[in-house]
Amino acid sequence: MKKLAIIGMPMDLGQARRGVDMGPSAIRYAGVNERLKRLFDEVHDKGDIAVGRPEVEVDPVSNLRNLHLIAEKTEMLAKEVNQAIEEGAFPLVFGGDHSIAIGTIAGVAKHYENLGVIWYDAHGDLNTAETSPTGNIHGMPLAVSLGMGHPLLTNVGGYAPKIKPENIVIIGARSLDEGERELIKKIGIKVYTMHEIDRLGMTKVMEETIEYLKEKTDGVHLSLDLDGLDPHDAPGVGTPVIGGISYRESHLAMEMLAEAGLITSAEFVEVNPILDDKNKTATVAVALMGSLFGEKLL
Ligand SMILES: NC(=[NH2+])NCCC[C@H](N)C(=O)O
Ligand SMILES: [Mn+2]
Ligand SMILES: [Mn+2]
Repeated sequence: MKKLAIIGMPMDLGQARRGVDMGPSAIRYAGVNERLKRLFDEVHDKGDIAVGRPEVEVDPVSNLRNLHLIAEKTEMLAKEVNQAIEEGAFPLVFGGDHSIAIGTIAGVAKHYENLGVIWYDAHGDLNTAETSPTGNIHGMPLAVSLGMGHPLLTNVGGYAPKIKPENIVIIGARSLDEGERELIKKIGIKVYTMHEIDRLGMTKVMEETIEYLKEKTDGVHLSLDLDGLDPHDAPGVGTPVIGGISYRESHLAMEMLAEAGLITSAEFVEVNPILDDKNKTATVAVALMGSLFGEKLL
């Protein structure tokens, strides 16, 4: 019995460009339910977490934009994700900016001894208030999940840390801040930058990633930031970086993950329909979900 639970997280508080809260609507408009219904016995669309339209705040003390709101709303998401897993469903979350991963991972990680994470992204999202050039929490969720950052964020779900550095693979990196680079070296996170993707090809990158995670994890979460793709293929994102992963390479990556049967939860984030070109980015996201869940042409 293959069950899927879809959860929308319409939150744009992790950065300053409004509109990414409409990501879940854009992804549903692109036909995600119809498409995934063919690949599961049951699809439950649980609707959206009630984020509302809160007034944004910049905490003058902590250098963190919307700290309290994000802690509160990601806690709600964590509960919903946890419940989906308890019901025996695969949790699939639609963002929202990448700060939502704080909640998704909080809901997932307590079900695993060694949760693996594939962070498919142009960025490392490994900042803390001390290293962040922007104060935007969407640049911090991977650090937060490692137990680094403000306690209001690291303690979402009531425990920390959620994951270990050796169980993470970042794919598609091409924009890292100084503090992120230092942290990657210090704690030893495996990173495939665009250099390695160009040099080895996506096939080898995914073979190595799967081999690396298969050994030591008992579940793997895919956190896919649409800005991991090249802005030509995914223009509707708030922090685009040229020179990214292509649509084709991304399909291949998702197909190889489907074949490996490795992924146990997923989120697709940073789709901003306001910045998009006729819902192209949401449409790409849905196509990639098709491949991730085993869609084949023949
Ligand atoms: N999820 C993202 N799109 N993150 C972009 C982060 C950009 C930059 N590193 C920052 O900390 O602000
Ligand atoms: Mn990114
Ligand atoms: Mn990101």
